[in-house]
Amino acid sequence: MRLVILGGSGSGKSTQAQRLCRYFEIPQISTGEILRQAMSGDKSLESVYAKVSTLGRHAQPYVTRGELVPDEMIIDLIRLRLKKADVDCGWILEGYPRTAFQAEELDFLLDDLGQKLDWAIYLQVPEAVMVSRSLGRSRPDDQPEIVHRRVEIFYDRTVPILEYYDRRRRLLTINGDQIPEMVEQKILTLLSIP
Ligand SMILES: Nc1ncnc2c1ncn2[C@@H]1O[C@H](COP(=O)(O)OP(=O)(O)O)[C@@H](O)[C@H]1O
Repeated sequence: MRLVILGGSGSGKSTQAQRLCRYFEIPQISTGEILRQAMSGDKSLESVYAKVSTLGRHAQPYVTRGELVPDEMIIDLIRLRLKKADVDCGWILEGYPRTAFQAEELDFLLDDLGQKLDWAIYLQVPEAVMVSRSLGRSRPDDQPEIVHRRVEIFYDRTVPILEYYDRRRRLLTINGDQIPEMVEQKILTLLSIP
């Protein structure tokens, strides 16, 4: 199974990605998590990304302000990650793609790898829910102005991707404003897994 999870900040992307990875027994690839690991100098990333400290240093000013890291940086990272053997049988991408350019690049990369995306799952939640859930967490980038900026960027840059996947008949939209168990069940039902 190869899935992309789309949604704004606080939409439940990482919660659902974790649950689905457990269900399908496939790796979760979270760009936000990789960037946070790189920023904290986590050496375990070196098996994928040789220049972890450079990545962390370059990403920091964007992540801390709630801005998107430049496309080239994140595309390189995904290219290296998807070439690792542990993702041969499937993966769940969370937090990527986030721009139309990233979505196109993912398609090119998958063509190169001879892989196909099964579904893009969009977790739809009202803006107020995104904000209140994000503010309820304790990440350093969960300060009110930074959260508002991430939400704004989500509408500007990520929402257009929904149409990209919809046109290709790859989009599943789920009401993310329910308890995690219900959201997961709904996703599995739409994937036709009882
Ligand atoms: N695909 C991406 N493209 C650009 N920047 C990204 C991407 N994924 C993550 N980031 C950076 O990491 C930050 C945190 O992302 P994430 O953990 O997905 O948080 P959230 O879903 O709460 O916005 C983003 O604000 C952005 O700076």
